[in-house]
Amino acid sequence: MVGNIDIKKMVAFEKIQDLLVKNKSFVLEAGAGSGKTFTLIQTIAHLIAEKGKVLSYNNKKIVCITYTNVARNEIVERLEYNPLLEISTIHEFLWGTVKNFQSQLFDEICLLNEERAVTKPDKYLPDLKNRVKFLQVTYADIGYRDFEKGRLHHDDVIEIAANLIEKYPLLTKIVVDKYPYIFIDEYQDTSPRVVDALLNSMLFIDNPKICFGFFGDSFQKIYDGGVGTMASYIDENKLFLVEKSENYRSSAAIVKFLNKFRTSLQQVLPSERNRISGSVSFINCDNYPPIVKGQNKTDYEKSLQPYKDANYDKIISSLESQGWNFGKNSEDKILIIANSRVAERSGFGKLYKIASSKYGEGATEQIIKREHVLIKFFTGSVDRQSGVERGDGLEHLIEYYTSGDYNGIVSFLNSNGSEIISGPKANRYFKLVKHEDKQRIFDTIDKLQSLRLGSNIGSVLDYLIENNLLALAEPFARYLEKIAVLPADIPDPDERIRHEDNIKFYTSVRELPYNEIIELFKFVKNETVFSTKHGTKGDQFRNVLVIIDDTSWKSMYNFQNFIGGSESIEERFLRTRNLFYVCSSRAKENLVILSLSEMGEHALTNVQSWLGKSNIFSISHFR
Ligand SMILES: Nc1ncnc2c1ncn2[C@@H]1O[C@H](COP(=O)(O)OP(=O)(O)OP(=O)(O)O)[C@@H](O)[C@H]1O
Repeated sequence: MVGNIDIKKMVAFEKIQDLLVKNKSFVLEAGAGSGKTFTLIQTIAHLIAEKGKVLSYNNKKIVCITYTNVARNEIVERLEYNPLLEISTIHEFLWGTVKNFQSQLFDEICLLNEERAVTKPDKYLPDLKNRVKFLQVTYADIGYRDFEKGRLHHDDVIEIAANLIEKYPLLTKIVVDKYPYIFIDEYQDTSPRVVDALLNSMLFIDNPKICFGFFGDSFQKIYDGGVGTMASYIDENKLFLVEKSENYRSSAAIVKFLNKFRTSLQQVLPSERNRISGSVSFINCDNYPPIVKGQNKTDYEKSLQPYKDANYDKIISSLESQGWNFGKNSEDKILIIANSRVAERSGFGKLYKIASSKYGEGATEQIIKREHVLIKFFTGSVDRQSGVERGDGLEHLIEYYTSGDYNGIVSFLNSNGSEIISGPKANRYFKLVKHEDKQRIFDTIDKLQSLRLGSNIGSVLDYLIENNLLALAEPFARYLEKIAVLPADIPDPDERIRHEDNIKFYTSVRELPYNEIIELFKFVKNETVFSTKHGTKGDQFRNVLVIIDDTSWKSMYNFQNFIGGSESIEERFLRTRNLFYVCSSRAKENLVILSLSEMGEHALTNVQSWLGKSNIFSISHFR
């Protein structure tokens, strides 16, 4: 009960309206396909209608924190660019609130430096406070960390802003005074450190008072850095729980399936909609030869690869014969945990293989998540915590160029062009006015185009450096400097071996056809028939084939344990469950789950209880 109203009887939006009147903070917990963004927009629109005049008169704003550009654009457009609303990422918002508190920022950077000088003495020099008198503390979205110059990295902004919010009530009061309403989209991916600071410090400022609205889904937390669930804050009565149970996306069969393993939030089909029944089936690959006596497990698993490929091909042709369409930009999709098979099938298998031999399972981070500086340079980087694309790679420039997006080229070069192209960083805002400048840049990109299509990665890189088209981000410039050092000049033998290994990686990547980068870029942009978990949230497709395989990423995921209810490692359980939920809930009509690793009896019994016997197939059923 809130006041004398039983909020359980109201629909989600009515509950939110009621809580807003009472200035109570809340969490909208809503499953897949429930239209969370729509409810967020509805909430803000309602607030503007009810309180807009008062807010505007008192010079106050509503903040909406969102991670994806798609959501951001949708919100801005639907709310007609209302000036009462500020939309930002969590980093922009936090930095905006603390950046003027320079002396406190200086104290914090010094404290952080001392902590890290103990744990990472090779990267941080102690005693920053006594060595420098005062530093202007700065942060730029694509910048790198250098405490000696007062530069913060993305992750430091989170930590330092959270510390300041907790330590300085005056700062917190200023924020609350300016922003009486803060709404956070996809709350599950917000850092727990930030949520803690907001809810333990800001929420308790009494006059003025703040109201938070967290919108999201605990089952869709797929980035490791996120808070995941708000249950503890709900238990402590800091937040009121509002649940939304409609699923506007999926067919009856899929909603029924999702409800089987998400018993805490039972979804319903909106009554006014005439829904197709759809289907869900599970295929178990139980046709593998047994392990040979004395054979080690890794060799055995490797030896199964050709059988797995054949099983995979069999299912693809069977689905195609039933009318599924796996062409480019098709309405049907294969969702799969990123691994070498996806890389091979997507056309960047050689690149992935080189990375695997150096980084093992970490190849996913380096290549698919584009954390390696060399890869980032070509394909652009992505915010590790939120998955937001930064659009700062060579391939982004090429996209603007091939689509004739002149403004895109200019704004890309403004942020990422070299100083020769775009002028010194300090007064960057250039326009391509002179015809000869335009011609020079377009000629350079033209030549680049032909190199991209016919040469190797090294040639493209050398050409870019020679022609000084793009600025080399400082971490990349340092990487290239380090690679250029001769191994013979490194005295420490262990370090020399590591260095040789890095050179080997670099030279092998350089020798690959540039096409591998092009294909990787298509893959991360979700333009292929495959999708990895990081491209799937918010997406929806007509039919979805989800492929699971417990022989990949064993420490991260285990589907047999999850389905069988026998997982003992909580983190792995949550990661697997959430990935399975996100992937399965993308389908609008039909869902097929193909288990390339054989499921044991216990897991199969559970799947049967979820889906019924008639929807479970052995691979031998397919010819
Ligand atoms: N009130 C509504 N009436 C009809 N259709 C709706 C409504 N709300 C959302 N939809 C439609 O349902 C589908 C799913 O909505 P949306 O993607 O916004 O959900 P979501 O909660 O963000 O899902 P997810 O978290 O799974 O990405 C979309 O096609 C959307 O247009």
